[in-house]
Amino acid sequence: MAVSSIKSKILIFAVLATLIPSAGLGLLSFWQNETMIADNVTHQLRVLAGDTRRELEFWLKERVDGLRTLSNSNTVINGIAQHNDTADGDNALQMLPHYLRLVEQKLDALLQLTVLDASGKQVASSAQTGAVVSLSAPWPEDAATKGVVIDAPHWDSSAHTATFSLAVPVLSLDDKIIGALVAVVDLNSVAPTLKHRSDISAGYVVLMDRAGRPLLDTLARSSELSPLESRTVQRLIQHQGQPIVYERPLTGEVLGLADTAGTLPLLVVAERDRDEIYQAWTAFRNLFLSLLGGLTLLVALIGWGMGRSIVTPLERLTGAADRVAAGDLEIALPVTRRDEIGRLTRVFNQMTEHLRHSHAQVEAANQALQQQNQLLERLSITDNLTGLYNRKKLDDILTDQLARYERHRHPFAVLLLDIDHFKALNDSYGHLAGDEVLKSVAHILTQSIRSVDYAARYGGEEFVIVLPETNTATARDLAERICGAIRDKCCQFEGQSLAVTLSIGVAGIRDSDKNIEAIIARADEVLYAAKHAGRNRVHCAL
Ligand SMILES: Nc1nc2c(ncn2[C@@H]2O[C@H](COP(=O)(O)OP(=O)(O)OP(=O)(O)O)[C@@H](O)[C@H]2O)c(=O)[nH]1
Repeated sequence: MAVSSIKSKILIFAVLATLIPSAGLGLLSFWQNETMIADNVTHQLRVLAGDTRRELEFWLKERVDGLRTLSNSNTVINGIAQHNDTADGDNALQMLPHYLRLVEQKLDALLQLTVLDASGKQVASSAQTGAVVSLSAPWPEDAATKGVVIDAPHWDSSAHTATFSLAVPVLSLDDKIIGALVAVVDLNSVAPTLKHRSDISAGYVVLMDRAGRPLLDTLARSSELSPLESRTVQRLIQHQGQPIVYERPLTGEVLGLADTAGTLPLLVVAERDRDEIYQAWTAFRNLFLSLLGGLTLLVALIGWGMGRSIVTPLERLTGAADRVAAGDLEIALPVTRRDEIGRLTRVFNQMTEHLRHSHAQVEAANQALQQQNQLLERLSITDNLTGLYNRKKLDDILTDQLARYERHRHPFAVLLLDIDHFKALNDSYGHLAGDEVLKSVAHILTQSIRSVDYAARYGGEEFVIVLPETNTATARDLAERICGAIRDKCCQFEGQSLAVTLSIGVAGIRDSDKNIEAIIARADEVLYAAKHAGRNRVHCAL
């Protein structure tokens, strides 16, 4: 189907008229929806990250408060004092490990409790294995200014969880730092709280160290999650509070937003799976695209049908017009529609009918003219009285025969016939009788010759017969037969038999005959001789 055809144009218009507004509005709407979804998700992730930070702060504060309370216990203070030899008896020091184990079991989230003296040397620990806990060098200053020293959480592969150290100073009764109480805290113990927070929000939280290593994840995948690429961690830190899209190993594409964890040197990342965020949007988009495709197909079909309903009758009209142009006027198209095309078909039929009518009139006029022409032509070459060829036509016939003879040596012969004593006949019976005799002679001449021969009235009571392809002897035989037939059959007038005879001069063509007058002259010569010899006879030029 050519693009320039009406059918294609209607089809293209219908498809574009459907696609452009639908797709335009659809895209605008999807773009708005996508923006709204992105805004909503950003807001939710910010809320989730903020809630997580607050929960962590609260959870940490509880742990610190518990540790502080413990650091004020007499057992701990006395234990350190005995360790420093500033108190009597060694009962408190001996009881301290046992006391720490008891407390560790009672306090949630503690993996180990250790008491250090002011120089950082271990006094006692709840650990059975004698694991050593140390604090960073400026801890007494930190403890004095902040009241607590917190190490960066890290993944403890032996404990299969993320842990961090929490240290509070142990003060003597006169408020001097005599040591520190250090707890190894299981970060995973905050997971239920964070999970609850995640569950009521649409998303999940991953706590990561600054290197991007996941330490806790509310979907409980921490041990499975691989660290994020450092580039991604940098982006998260740089665009803190802003959502970014990145690939999380084993999980796929996620939308994540980073926040600080407050006191804990951690990165809180609130995440949602990108597929899940746009699941409904994608499903709706696919439904829209399917509907749009279906609608476009339907419109294309309707457009094609409409184009066909216009073009098919137009093609029929064009075909009919072609036939009319070729001269076929016997066409009448069926008018089945009431629209413009139906009207056009009706007008076409009327036009064809009109043409047919005019054509018939022209045909009739032509025929009449042709008949007139034929009549005129016949009249111009025939003699009125006898119906034989006239003198003018005779000249043409003889000229033609002479040319054929000169070109192809086709012989021909000429008979010059003259009614005997015709004047006397006219005088005796009247001019009308003479006319009847002329007609009777002409009739007998016509009957006597072949269809290829010519009989003409030469003038008055003289006739000429031209015999193509005939030699002089054959011509003479015919002349004799004609002579006899005239003598025997001619002629009746008003009940009387008129005695009519002919004298005939016969001449065959010769090379010396350079014109038609020459052969006529020779025939006339022998005719004259026949007359003088007594008439009613044939003389032949030798
Ligand atoms: N009825 C009638 N007579 C005609 C016609 N044309 C010529 N004639 C007459 O034919 C006659 C010819 O006469 P002539 O030439 O003397 O010849 P003829 O009387 O036949 O004598 P020969 O030829 O010598 O036998 C004349 O009287 C003409 O008037 C015609 O159309 N009708």
